[in-house]
Amino acid sequence: MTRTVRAKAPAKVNLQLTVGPRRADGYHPLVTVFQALDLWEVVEATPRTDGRITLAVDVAAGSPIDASRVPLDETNLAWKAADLLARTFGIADGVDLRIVKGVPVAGGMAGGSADAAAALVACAEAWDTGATRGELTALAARLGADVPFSLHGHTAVGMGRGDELTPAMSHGEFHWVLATQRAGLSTPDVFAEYDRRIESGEQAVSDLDIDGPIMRALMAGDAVALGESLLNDLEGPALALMPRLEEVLDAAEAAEACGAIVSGSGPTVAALARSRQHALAIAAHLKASKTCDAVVTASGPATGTLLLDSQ
Ligand SMILES: C[C@](O)(CO)[C@H](O)COP(=O)(O)OP(=O)(O)OC[C@H]1O[C@@H](n2ccc(N)nc2=O)[C@H](O)[C@@H]1O
Ligand SMILES: Nc1ncnc2c1ncn2[C@@H]1O[C@H](COP(=O)(O)OP(=O)(O)OP(=O)(O)O)[C@@H](O)[C@H]1O
Repeated sequence: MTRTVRAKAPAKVNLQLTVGPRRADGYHPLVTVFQALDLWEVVEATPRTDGRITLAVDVAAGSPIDASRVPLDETNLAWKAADLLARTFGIADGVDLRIVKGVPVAGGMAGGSADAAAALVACAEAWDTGATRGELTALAARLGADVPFSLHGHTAVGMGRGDELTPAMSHGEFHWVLATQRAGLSTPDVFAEYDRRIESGEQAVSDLDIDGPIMRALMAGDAVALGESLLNDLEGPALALMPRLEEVLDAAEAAEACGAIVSGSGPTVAALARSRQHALAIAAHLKASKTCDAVVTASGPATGTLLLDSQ
């Protein structure tokens, strides 16, 4: 009997994103601190016997996410993940994949990477590959720089392309407000703008060090100190490509957020609150500011990719 296996994977925010100069392979060396948030992508995998992969995409009920920009072909990261897993483990079966999106598309929150991670876990189980966590992590790194963290979750330092992870200590729960834009920003475009700014001297190259104040604020569970320490070398490039984001950051400051930052390559702005209550107040202020298209609250650190029920 065919069974459907489901897995869910979290969104992320980068608390620190320090970028070094472009390497010969086009990638940039990073030091980043990831925190997983409790916004989830769910992937369902139902095996088929003809070797084909099919894909459908839905949006979580009540979510403002626009799924129309998600590709439905072999360029989708969930598709790539299923295909890579099948080739690695010599699986001749195919799979019907269904993604239920809960993370904004092209928002700098690793929604596509979460789909890849959830597809790896769901297909590994549905096809009964016996793949270990280590084997899935190695495949994740081949799919994209953010995919290993989508599997891992919690709080972690990422080095290399961002895919060499070390778990980080963190205490308590942090409350976030995420201000999203209907238009996305392309990650390669934001890195290319970073390169242009470095070449022109508009932006200096940072030292690739783990930020002490961020690590201390995480260990203390101190949202005020963490908010003051948030760092993102891609924020200047993202603001240059989407100047409206400056107004979102100003609105978050006016709402007395502990701190606010462009998430990863943007354009989502993540504002840190002192409490759940404070997050709701900031969310109301950001909505009223009309500087963004949607506002959601989330908390972290959340777990990594989890297998859900099978039917
Ligand atoms: C901005 C971040 O989200 C921060 O976590 C990541 O660095 C991006 O991770 P990602 O979207 O999984 O990235 P990939 O799919 O591997 O790469 C997309 C593109 O981003 C750029 N890229 C990505 C990671 C990295 N360390 N250096 C880069 O220059 C490259 O142009 C690459 O072609
Ligand atoms: N499963 C997927 N979900 C969303 N986008 C996908 C997916 N697979 C491929 N894409 C393509 O990748 C682009 C970036 O999507 P995604 O939502 O992962 O961006 P992101 O959150 O900014 O990523 P990151 O933070 O990892 O840089 C989309 O515009 C889309 O064309």
